[in-house]
Amino acid sequence: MSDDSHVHCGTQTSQSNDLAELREAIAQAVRDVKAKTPLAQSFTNFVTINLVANAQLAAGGTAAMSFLPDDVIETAKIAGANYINVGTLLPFYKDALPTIAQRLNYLGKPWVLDPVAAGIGKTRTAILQSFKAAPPTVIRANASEVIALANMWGLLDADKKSRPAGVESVDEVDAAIEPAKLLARFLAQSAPNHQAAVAVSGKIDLVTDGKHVYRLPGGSAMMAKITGAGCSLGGVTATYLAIAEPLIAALAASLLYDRAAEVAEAEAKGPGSFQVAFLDALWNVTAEQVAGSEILAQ
Ligand SMILES: Nc1ncnc2c1ncn2[C@@H]1O[C@H](COP(=O)(O)OP(=O)(O)O)[C@@H](O)[C@H]1O
Ligand SMILES: Cc1ncsc1CCOP(=O)(O)O
Ligand SMILES: [Mg+2]
Repeated sequence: MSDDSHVHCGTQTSQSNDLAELREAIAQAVRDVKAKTPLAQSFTNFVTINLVANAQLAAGGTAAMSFLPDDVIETAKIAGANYINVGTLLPFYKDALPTIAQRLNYLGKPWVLDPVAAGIGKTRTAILQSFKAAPPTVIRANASEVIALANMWGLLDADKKSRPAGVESVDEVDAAIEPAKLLARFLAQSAPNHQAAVAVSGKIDLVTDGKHVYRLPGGSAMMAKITGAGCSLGGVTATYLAIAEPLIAALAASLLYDRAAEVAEAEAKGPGSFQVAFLDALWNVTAEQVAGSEILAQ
């Protein structure tokens, strides 16, 4: 397990105890997914849908992709958690997605949102705005998307300027700390047990439940050279959300991704072999490796 000496404020001992408990819960989540093979359902974009399902399977879960409201709602009744990703849009999504979000919340079903390309287009904006009234349990996004969503939901004092740049981030993860905390607190107001989390991905990932902020260094820059690294991280977060509370699910998925990306980078010759090696590493990285990762608490 890594050294927690970077935790250096007045309550060092209690923070170390908290981190030890966090690590145990993360390890348990990784083991539980492998033992229980939970189903997480996805309504996701058609660019990366196959990687999302394969990553969920490699992490130890099972996958089901659905798009029609009746299909999604019936599947949600047997799934442990759900995932909505707005990367590619079709005309019927504008009515279908608000309905699905409302029904998931009415049924008390936890779900993860990836607000891909937040800020681009009237249809995507209308869909993402509708989720303010029926919020997810976890948001998983890059920094630009987190800032755009917090702006869209009116959570920031002044309009924080972020230029939408398609599906890639143009902002550093640290620029999204406050928006991420505000979003997490907003989600917690209506979440089961008032527990929610926001995971911001990038060179250093950041996870918050609105109170605590955890920075997760490591991973590989090669992740930006395959499409669907972020989308599939959202899917795997839903896999963990099926068996763990939101903060633990977000941490476990982000840490598993960082460790698996490092293994894949060491083996790959380029993006093609990297994706294959990454799926193998999702399968092979152990609960102890995930839970023993460097976690910078603040
Ligand atoms: N420069 C980088 N160094 C290390 N890991 C990275 C880097 N860029 C992205 N990642 C990783 O790639 C995954 C997807 O993150 P990101 O590229 O930010 O999402 P998105 O594809 O939604 O923009 C995360 O696991 C993140 O840690
Ligand atoms: C390229 C692209 N276009 C619409 S959705 C999508 C996939 C984005 O995947 P990720 O955000 O995981 O890189
Ligand atoms: Mg993305």
